[in-house]
Amino acid sequence: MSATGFDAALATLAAHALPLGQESIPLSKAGRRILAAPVLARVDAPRQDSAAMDGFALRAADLAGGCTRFRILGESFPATPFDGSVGAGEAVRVATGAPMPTGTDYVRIVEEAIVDGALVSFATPSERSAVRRLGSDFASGATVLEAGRVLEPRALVAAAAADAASVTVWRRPRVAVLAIGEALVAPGSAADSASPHALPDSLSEAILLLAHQWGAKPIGQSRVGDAGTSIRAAAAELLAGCDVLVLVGGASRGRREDGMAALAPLGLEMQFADLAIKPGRPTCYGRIGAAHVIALPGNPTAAMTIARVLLVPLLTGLAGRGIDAGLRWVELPLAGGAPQGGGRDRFLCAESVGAGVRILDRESLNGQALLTRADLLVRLPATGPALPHGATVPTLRF
Ligand SMILES: Nc1nc2c(c(=O)[nH]1)N[C@H]1C(S)=C(S)[C@@H](COP(=O)(O)OP(=O)(O)OC[C@H]3O[C@@H](n4cnc5c(N)ncnc54)[C@H](O)[C@@H]3O)O[C@H]1N2
Ligand code: MOO
Repeated sequence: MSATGFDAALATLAAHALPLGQESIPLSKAGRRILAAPVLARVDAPRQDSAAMDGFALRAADLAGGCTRFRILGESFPATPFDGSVGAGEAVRVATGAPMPTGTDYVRIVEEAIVDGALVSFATPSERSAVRRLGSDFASGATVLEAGRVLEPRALVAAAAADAASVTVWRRPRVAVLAIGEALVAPGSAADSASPHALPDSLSEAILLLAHQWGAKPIGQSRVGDAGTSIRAAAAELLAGCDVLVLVGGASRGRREDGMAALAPLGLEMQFADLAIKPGRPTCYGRIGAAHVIALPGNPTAAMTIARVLLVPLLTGLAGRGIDAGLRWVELPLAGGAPQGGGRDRFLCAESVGAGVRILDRESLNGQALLTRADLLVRLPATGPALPHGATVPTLRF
């Protein structure tokens, strides 16, 4: 295969990253999920003409006719409305949200009322009526949320108000990570290891968290050495329960075993490899049956960068939001400059400074401390001159 540029790799992902399927789940479990079908209102809101303020419900025609004192017949509350009807010169005390008593069409707020026993009068001329009309928020049957919407807190208000017991959402991609490398050990066990070469696996948890942040369901992780048989066995076990298997490390050239090559006997169909991007040349992507397998480079900064620009769009596509939802580029002015093109699409760690962006150390692909400062990635073109201070560049929240 000849080297593939970033946009071509993304186009390949887009063709494969189709929504996984729909499921109906209770509203109580639906937070952050993606709607696969619109939410339709099962009730009107409000369900009847209602008081918008605490006050007195009466007939507008009486006020227009010059009536200034009204006889108070009773009270109306949201769950216990006044059950009589109101005639000329009569009023009912209403609480906010209470149904308008039969015959009334107007609410004067309590602050404007002068109550004298069973009579109420109003000192000031009539103000705007405080009534919420039936269905004025939304009508029964109306679409309150469109398909594709993320069920964040504000959206949950609308879904609950629509009286939805359950919602139809896209299934979340189940993600597993397989970290490859003889030296890797669980974080927390390197310092005390018998081997002075033990290296904390700094990527597995981070990649699962990134995936979770973008709508996936982390289901597991394993660490294996470089032997093809171990890689294959561990991959087969994880593949039994996941939609996306992320390999980390074991992808570079010149190794005794290559992570993806070890998966060939499992039926791997490679879709791209050898990318013309920096970092991430060793990134590959393929399918094993319905599952997606993406191999990230082992250098931690490179791994996280490629996870952000290729794994995240794969996940948003599978989660029903389309791959673009994972790549919202924002043009920002450069503080300092940017290097000239080196023949490959480049993604550089950067940090926000005021309203702009500053590129961090360009060479440190293995830097893990650097990542703690990098809240943005900058995309630079494969070719072109160095960019001056103030030039705008596409950036991505990292
Ligand atoms: N002859 C060549 N050598 C290398 C090439 C190349 O094209 N030709 N590419 C370089 C690039 S670029 C990268 S990136 C790395 C990719 O290597 P691998 O994906 O095979 O990863 P490893 O060799 O297993 O690891 C590289 C390095 O990264 C660290 N690492 C790996 N996994 C983890 C982890 N889970 N947690 C923490 N750190 C990890 C580790 O320090 C490894 O030494 O290859 C270059 N070489
Ligand atoms: O491609 Mo490596 O992924 O440059 O660090």
